[in-house]
Amino acid sequence: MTTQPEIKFTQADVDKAVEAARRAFKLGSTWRTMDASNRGRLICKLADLIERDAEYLAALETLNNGKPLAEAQFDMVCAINCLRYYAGWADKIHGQTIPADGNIFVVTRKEPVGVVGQIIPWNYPVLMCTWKFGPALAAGCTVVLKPAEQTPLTALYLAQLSVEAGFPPGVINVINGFGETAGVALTNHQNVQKIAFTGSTEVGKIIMETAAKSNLKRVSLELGGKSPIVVFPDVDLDTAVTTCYNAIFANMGQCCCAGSRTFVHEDIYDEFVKKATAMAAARKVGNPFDEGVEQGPQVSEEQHNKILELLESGKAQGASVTCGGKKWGSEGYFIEPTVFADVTDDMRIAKEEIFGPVQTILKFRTMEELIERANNTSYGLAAGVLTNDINTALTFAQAVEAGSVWVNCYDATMPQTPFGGFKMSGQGRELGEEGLHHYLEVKTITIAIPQKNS
Ligand SMILES: NC(=O)c1ccc[n+]([C@@H]2O[C@H](COP(=O)([O-])OP(=O)(O)OC[C@H]3O[C@@H](n4cnc5c(N)ncnc54)[C@H](O)[C@@H]3O)[C@@H](O)[C@H]2O)c1
Ligand SMILES: CC1=C(/C=C/C(C)=C/C=C\C(C)=C\C=O)C(C)(C)CCC1
Repeated sequence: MTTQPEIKFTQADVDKAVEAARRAFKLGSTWRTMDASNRGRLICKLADLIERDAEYLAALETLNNGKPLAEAQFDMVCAINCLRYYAGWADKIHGQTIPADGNIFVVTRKEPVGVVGQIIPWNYPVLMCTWKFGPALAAGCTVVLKPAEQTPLTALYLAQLSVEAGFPPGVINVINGFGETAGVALTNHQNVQKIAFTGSTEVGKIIMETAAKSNLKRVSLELGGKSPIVVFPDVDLDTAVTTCYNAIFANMGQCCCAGSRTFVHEDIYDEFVKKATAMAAARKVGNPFDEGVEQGPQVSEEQHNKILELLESGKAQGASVTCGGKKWGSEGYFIEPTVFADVTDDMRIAKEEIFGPVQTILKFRTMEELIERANNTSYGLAAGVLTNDINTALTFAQAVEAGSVWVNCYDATMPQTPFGGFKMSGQGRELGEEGLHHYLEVKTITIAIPQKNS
């Protein structure tokens, strides 16, 4: 029997990665003196290489995370699109000239914040790498990215592709490791100017605290959610059931913006539950590499056990299981696609992030009551509203406390549109032009001149 060497990530490993990123960011370095348009070309080249190896990378992602191959393939498309979008931004980031008072000439420059630490979760490893790399590199930062310990593979492959793309040494660094060691070392580091984090709200709080106590580094956070998706009685029921099903069951329910509280109007509640139950019951669970499989295993034993515990709490608190409700099969970390009806706001399954294939269906009567209940959570990441009435849609969209509101669709996340949370779902926005801001410092340069003219 061979014994695996115990790999411990030390402060020294993180120091090395940060030092490489710091050197690459030095004034006069290849990266700092490169034309912004060429930075964009490099980002584009990385996207091209991901596209070239997309089949391989998707398979590696399925191995990494357990998601069905078709979902991993779609993640690659989204990842490529994200990098191409930010490649286009590289030479379009600029400051202003400002007509300030006096004989002065004032310009602002947008400068990269410097070395950025990026800590990502296990649910969308490649996609999250590109959400982090794209804006940081377009802004001219250098990065040290730490993937989740559960999913170490694909980020390393991307690091290898970044070398092939021709990024100067030290611009992109990937360091695997655990949160408590590598993650903390990165967050605590004196030579890291910013941390971008995606993961649990619990760790998000620790990150803010550590960042503040070390060097007051900038922080952006993409955290958890308990997002409402709301169905009004004027919709086509089958379409609504499908939208709500995809909103919760995608990626085994392991998505921060999952539609994890399905609010259905009382007039259509029973019919909706019947159809939602049938749909979940037909979901094909199994080996994520097998054709037609829609649901693979949860990412880890820890997540699997947490979900099972929440399922039991739902039953004990009086929700009705209309489908599933327990472990699927005898091996691995599979959970039956589950539907709970008769869910009330006080139940744990209606309040806590389950991060599993568990649909909770709540009944509502009036808009006023709905808004109050939808907002009665410390989270505020996303929301969906399904209706054919524009007034209903806009009333809800304006009142709900969420960073993204999807009307007659869900999970419509594109590189061009900002994404992030209200309340304890995060700080700052990723994607879109907004996503660049937290990788940039604004410098005001004021020049005394003999005489200004309009
Ligand atoms: N918002 C999201 O995308 C997301 C992703 C994963 C998990 N979650 C939620 O979080 C729950 C727990 O999952 P988890 O424990 O894997 O998430 P987590 O927040 O612990 O892990 C996310 C990342 O943070 C790192 N990390 C952990 N502790 C750290 C620390 N002290 N300092 C710096 N980095 C640290 C991890 O190594 C990983 O890379 C899930 O059940 C789910 O509810 C949310
Ligand atoms: C849920 C689906 C998608 C969207 C995924 C998103 C918005 C992930 C965003 C980031 C993270 C980590 C969120 C938290 O977990 C796709 C990729 C658009 C595909 C359909 C399903």
